[in-house]
Amino acid sequence: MTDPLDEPGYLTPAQRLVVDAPPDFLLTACPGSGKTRTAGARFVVRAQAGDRVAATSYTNIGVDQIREVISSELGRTVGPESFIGTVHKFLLQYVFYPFAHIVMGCSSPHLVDAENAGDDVRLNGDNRWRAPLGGFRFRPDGSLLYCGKSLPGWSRDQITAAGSAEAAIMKRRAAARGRATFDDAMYWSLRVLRDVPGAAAAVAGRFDELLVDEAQDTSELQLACLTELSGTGRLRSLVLVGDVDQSIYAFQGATPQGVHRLVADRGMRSVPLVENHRSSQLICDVAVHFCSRDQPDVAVGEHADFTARPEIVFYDPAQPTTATDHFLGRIAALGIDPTTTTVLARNNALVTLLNNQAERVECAPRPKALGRAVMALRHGTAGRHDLVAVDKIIAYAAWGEADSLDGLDPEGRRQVRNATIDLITAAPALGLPLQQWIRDAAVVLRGVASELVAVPVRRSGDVLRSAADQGDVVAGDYFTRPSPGFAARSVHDVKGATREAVLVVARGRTSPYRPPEAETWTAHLRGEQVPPEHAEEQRILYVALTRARKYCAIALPTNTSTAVIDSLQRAGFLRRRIEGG
Ligand SMILES: Nc1ncnc2c1ncn2[C@@H]1O[C@H](COP(=O)(O)OP(=O)(O)OP(=O)(O)O)[C@@H](O)[C@H]1O
Repeated sequence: MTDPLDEPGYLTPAQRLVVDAPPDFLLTACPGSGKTRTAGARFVVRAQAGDRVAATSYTNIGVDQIREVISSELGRTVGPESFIGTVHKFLLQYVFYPFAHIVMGCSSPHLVDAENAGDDVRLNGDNRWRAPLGGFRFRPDGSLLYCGKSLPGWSRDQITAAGSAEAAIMKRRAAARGRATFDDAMYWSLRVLRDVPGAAAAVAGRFDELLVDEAQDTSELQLACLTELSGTGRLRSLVLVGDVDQSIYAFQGATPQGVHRLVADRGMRSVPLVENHRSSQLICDVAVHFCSRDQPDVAVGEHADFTARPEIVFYDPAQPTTATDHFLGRIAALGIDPTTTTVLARNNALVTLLNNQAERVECAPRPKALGRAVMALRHGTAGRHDLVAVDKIIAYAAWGEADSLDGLDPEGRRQVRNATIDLITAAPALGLPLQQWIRDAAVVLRGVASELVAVPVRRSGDVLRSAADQGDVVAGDYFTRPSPGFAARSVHDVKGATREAVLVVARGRTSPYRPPEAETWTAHLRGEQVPPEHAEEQRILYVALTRARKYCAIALPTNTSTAVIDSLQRAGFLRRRIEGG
């Protein structure tokens, strides 16, 4: 069988140049430019040349995609001298677990959920006002910033000022007992790299190349860690891959400027990829109005000449699901299979409404993942993703972290997978009320986790947590997946993904203080100043539109202002008149 890397069509000349480029560069890549394919190919070529390569990405989805290129497209395995995983996992594995005890002052560090970080923090020492400890995040200089859920009458800056001193004491106490949240672990890793002699050089020298995909999303603390590794002079090659226009994680401390600083400090070259293999030219032509580039990307893929114009459709704000109905009609007319499309919304409340789940109760992610896997198995539709989700629940229960799976040998993994099958097959009947189902499932979980380890680290009731208001809902009804084509999702969920068609549903006005989403998205088109927090909203729209190969549309509430509609039309969207719209 020929190696895909030798086939002329697999990589374009521009992509091949990136694969073979000398060390140390920033790859700036437009949406659909094949940066994941290029990164995967570079990994393979460097590894084949004998280099030890660490390929990281900000999200698990990003990591899965690089793995997919390496193993499915290029048919390679990843040897133990190399690494593929999130930046977070990289820092945990090579910095936090081996060294953090030194800076935390504990015997062995472990991770805790942000919700279980510790007691609430009193604001200004006043017992009546409390903020969750997990909501305070370390900055690289050791100060704290409140990023948690809002409190009535308090801005986040006020909570930071009123709670940071006490939160700092509590976090240091927790550290002395070995406890750190996911986010704190990045701070303690940074402290290791800065303060533990030789640690940064040892980690930097462990690999010949460190490749960071989705670099624009790397958090402030992670970027500071990369800067420390770079500063040792032992990191032979750093390759940052990203697109600042797709930076949508500012709320987790990501700063596109931070990437540019690192690039400048290290004197890295910038290499661009500007051909879009995903979308039609018509989609590229509208998308350019929502990014910082002034020229549209050049569509070169299979659907470059697809003739469906991006459109505006309208929906009744009292019934957002009408947006989905219009979309269904359009894609049927275009001959697009609905299961290859997606409906996106910025806001989770709107996602819920679009999925017709408004009346439904809340359910924590782990019991939901288990329930869906049980449901899928009973319908014969369970996929790898369902089983992996349950593997992670079991690993979390047994060893305290879902990530422990990665440290297991093949036999250990086989045992976990057997436990997964046991848990799914022995799960309670789906006709039970949801709350009862979760409680009974927790009992089964305790049994299977104790088969793996004598004393599971987590209480099964904490792993699978039920809630008081779940009693009225039948578990089976709750876990039924909405039909795959029309499960609305948040834009963050589909980052890096490709769909045949995309509908982005804009939320109308929900408060006197917050403009309707479409107004924010189009402010710059109407010549208005865009504050930084709104710039991120525009990037979110940009990410959403650029997921589409053939057709994209924006659904606006019928009461959207003419100025907004006109600005979208000027950007190239076709206004579609629909019955009743
Ligand atoms: N040289 C190529 N020839 C044909 N198809 C390609 C080529 N490179 C990439 N593609 C295809 O284009 C699509 C987008 O590629 P990929 O997911 O790697 O892009 P990306 O740059 O990571 O996108 P984004 O930044 O928008 O997430 C994929 O379907 C991929 O298989």
